[in-house]
Amino acid sequence: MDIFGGSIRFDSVLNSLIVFKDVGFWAFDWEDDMNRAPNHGTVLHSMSCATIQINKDHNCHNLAGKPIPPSEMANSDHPRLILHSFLSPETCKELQFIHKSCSTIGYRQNVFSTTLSHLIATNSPHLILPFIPLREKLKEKVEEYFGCEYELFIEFTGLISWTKGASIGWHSDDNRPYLKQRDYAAVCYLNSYGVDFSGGLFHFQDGEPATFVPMAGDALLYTADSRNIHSVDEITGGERLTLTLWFSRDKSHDEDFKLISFLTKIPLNNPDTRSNVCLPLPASQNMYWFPPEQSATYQSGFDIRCARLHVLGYQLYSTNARLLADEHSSREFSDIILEPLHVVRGNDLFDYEFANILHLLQAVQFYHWKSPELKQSEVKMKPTKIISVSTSHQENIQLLKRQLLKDLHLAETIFSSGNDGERMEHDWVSFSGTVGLWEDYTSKLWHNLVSRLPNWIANQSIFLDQAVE
Ligand SMILES: O=C(O)CCC(=O)C(=O)O
Ligand SMILES: [Fe+2]
Repeated sequence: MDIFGGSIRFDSVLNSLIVFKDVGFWAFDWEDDMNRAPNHGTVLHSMSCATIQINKDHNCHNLAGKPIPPSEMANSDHPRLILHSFLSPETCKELQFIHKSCSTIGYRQNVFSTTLSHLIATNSPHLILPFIPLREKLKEKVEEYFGCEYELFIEFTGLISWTKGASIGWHSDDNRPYLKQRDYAAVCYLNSYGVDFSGGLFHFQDGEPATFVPMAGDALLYTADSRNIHSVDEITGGERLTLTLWFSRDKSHDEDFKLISFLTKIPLNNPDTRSNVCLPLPASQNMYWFPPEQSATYQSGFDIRCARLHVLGYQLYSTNARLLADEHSSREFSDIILEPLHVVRGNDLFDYEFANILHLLQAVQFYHWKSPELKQSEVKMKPTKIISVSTSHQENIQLLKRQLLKDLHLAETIFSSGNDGERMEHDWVSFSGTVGLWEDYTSKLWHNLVSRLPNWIANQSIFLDQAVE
């Protein structure tokens, strides 16, 4: 059936009417329509506020193609907006790489987070760069849609992941005295329901859509007040990852101000002399020990960095581990991983010394990100030596594993993906080349940061300046 020059079909699975058009998707007032058509890119959904069309440029228009006056949006009972495919698949993967190599224990049980201040504090300030254009674009969208141009400050930017058992009941995002400054929320989904995790559906208590199904690239914008009471179902498997921002009208809650003050403290001649790149420095051990309430003893639970390596099929080898006897506490083992380490897979020990656990984890996660599309011609060859794991190596590897993954089953439950592809294909030649590509990626971002920083400091604001490259 043809409508407005597009085609229309009723999707019984999604229980929604979908109109396919080249330019984007039409939206109508329609009952019960949490819906999507990820393969078509054109989805119909209803907004309680108005009948609108959202073009691929994500601007809001009515059916006559005229922009919708912001006042109309602001007057809705439940002001909210869904932007499908707001982030590209590549951006989702890059943010996933950052989170899986830098995250710490989060603010609630079974939740992990990567904040921009944490990236700066762990000697990875260059990793805030991929966030900058996204923060700008999201702030623009929120201001445009809710009609508050030039009024907002970004209060918080972070990557947040939820794993098995995590959930949140009905709430508004400003529902605590210390959260009253929050005016708007933007949640961008970096992976997909039914593919990367199960459970974790988002619900609004009132208005449409009643349920939102997280899909990689989609963004959900809503007011942080009681007009948008929402909840998230318990995650039943996998890791659900979002880029979450809150916006405030209150300048005293401007995140940029705090971040710039941290950034001014980092030495700009930073790159490590050995590899000539900025190497990450781990924060304190309790930020990486799961579950958090037992962090004082380290007698149960696991180190989240080692767990992330384990689920991808990697182990650690330390030349220092053999100095410690079995009965020593894991606390000392957590010190060992701040020192040089080797990566092991199966019976192969890769003869390259990583500076510490975060350096090693970043290299592995970078390989995980890049290897599917890696062309041999892009790989910068480094001499690779693989050592066959001996019995004494094996004791060393098992000792570290026992001490840092006390509860191996729990570690696997928390980090094993719903997606079986997690245990990826591996070859050492590509891996070795990717270590070189990781260095290139890191130093490019680092130089980019160094060239932008003076402008940020002068303006007390973090922004993209086209003139600086
Ligand atoms: O991740 C989501 O979909 C929303 C999470 C949420 O409601 C919150 O963090 O306040
Ligand atoms: Fe929320």
